[in-house]
Amino acid sequence: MDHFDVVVIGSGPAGQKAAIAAAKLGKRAAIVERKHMMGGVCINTGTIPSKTLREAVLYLTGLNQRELYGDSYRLKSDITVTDLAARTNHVVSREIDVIRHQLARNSVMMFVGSARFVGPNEITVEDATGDLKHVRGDYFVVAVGTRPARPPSVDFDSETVVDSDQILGLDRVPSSMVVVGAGVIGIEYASMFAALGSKVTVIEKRPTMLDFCDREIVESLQYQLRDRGVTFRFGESVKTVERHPSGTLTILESGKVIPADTVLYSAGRQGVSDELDVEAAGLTADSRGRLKVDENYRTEVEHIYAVGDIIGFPALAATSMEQGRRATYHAFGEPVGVVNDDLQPIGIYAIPELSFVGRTEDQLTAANVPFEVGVARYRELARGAIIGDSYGLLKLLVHAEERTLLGVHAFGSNAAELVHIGQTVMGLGGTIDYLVDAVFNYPTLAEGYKVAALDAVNKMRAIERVRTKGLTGDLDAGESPLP
Ligand SMILES: NC(=O)c1ccc[n+]([C@@H]2O[C@H](COP(=O)([O-])OP(=O)(O)OC[C@H]3O[C@@H](n4cnc5c(N)ncnc54)[C@H](O)[C@@H]3O)[C@@H](O)[C@H]2O)c1
Repeated sequence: MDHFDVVVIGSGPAGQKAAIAAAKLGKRAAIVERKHMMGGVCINTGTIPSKTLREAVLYLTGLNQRELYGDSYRLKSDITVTDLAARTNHVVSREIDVIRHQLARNSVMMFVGSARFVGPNEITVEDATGDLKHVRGDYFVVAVGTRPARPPSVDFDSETVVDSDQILGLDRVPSSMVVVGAGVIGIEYASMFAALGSKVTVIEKRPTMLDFCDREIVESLQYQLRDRGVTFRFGESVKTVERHPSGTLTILESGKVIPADTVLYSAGRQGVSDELDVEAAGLTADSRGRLKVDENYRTEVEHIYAVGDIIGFPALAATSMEQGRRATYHAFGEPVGVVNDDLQPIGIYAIPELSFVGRTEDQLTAANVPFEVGVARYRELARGAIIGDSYGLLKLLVHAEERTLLGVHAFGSNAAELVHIGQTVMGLGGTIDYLVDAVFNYPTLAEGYKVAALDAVNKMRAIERVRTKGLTGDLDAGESPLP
């Protein structure tokens, strides 16, 4: 029987990094993955295809160029799924090759099949022919991820009523689409299909969406999506989804019925621990199939770690990769730095995209932290005018006394790249004064950092002036108390 220092189950971002980190530490590492799922959900049905699809949508529809060259600016007037799939498939297969090579180069042993625990130190791997291999390990890293939740009240058929795995297999651009759930997945696809011309209705049972993001930015996103014909129905819960020969009917708890060509059901995901027989290893999953871990990603069984979406929030590829590395380092006694949750960036690839790092205004207010807000609007930046992005913004939240950066919130072109400048300043404990004094390339969106920093500093200065001289007090000639 094969025996390894560490056996990693799942080859998504978390599993890959766990296995490669172990190999780099000179350990014998194995990774188990199902046939056709090398790279996990991220590469096959999640992040990579959906972000590639987004780029294809932006390019083929000419959406970003329409503001500059008029509405007729489209690469294709009739975009087909074949146009979109060609690019997506190319990128997915390239990324799978990259992972294969990385694992092979690092001598990580690859087992293809479905893993199941048969004891705390042993799994079986069943391949497509039903053949069983027994594999033992000193340590295990469970990185099996999640699958879309599929309630029995929803009549999935992979063609007209689909989940987020199946949506990439659609054979047409639907004329109308109901998106159930305004989570990250729902909003990303709602914005893509709206850009392609589908009439999209988003149904969300909560009164608002993306509650963990900046409120002003979420409102701007909703405004942009409404402008593209998206209808939002907040505070409405979906009861059932039915299929009919001419399309679908989404029936709400309120009794309302919404017809549409296609339904995307994206109302959460479920951990796939059930397929792994975790109980045989002494593990217990919660009602959503997730595993509980400590701060070192160790489960209740000392030599078994769990990383990635299977441990729940934030369920992001970027975080998962880091969790994988940390779990392995911990298992083999390698030192790792402290995780700073405040520096974890979030990127939501809606059209337009939004991204942030650090805390929101709501969180700072709730925690009684004194802060000031500095804003740069893309329309004030030369680069914003050049690229035709008039709605984007960069918002900095600054500690009103210590002048440190507490949060960076970006909306619009390149938002997900842009936040990393602020993330670095935050990570190094820099103050707003660094951004005021820094010189940025011109014309860039990065320059927004200086504009927003100056905005915050001017506001803080004005408050200080009012504090010392009063609103109508002894101001110098021509001096205004307000910025
Ligand atoms: N770019 C990214 O960062 C990215 C992209 C994709 C997915 N993800 C991650 O994947 C995970 C899953 O995302 P998701 O969007 O599927 O789930 P989610 O849990 O984030 O959102 C699901 C939404 O559906 C709503 N909902 C549930 N049942 C409903 C019903 N019956 N009727 C109406 N609304 C209902 C919920 O209130 C919730 O807002 C998340 O952790 C997310 O962060 C991240």
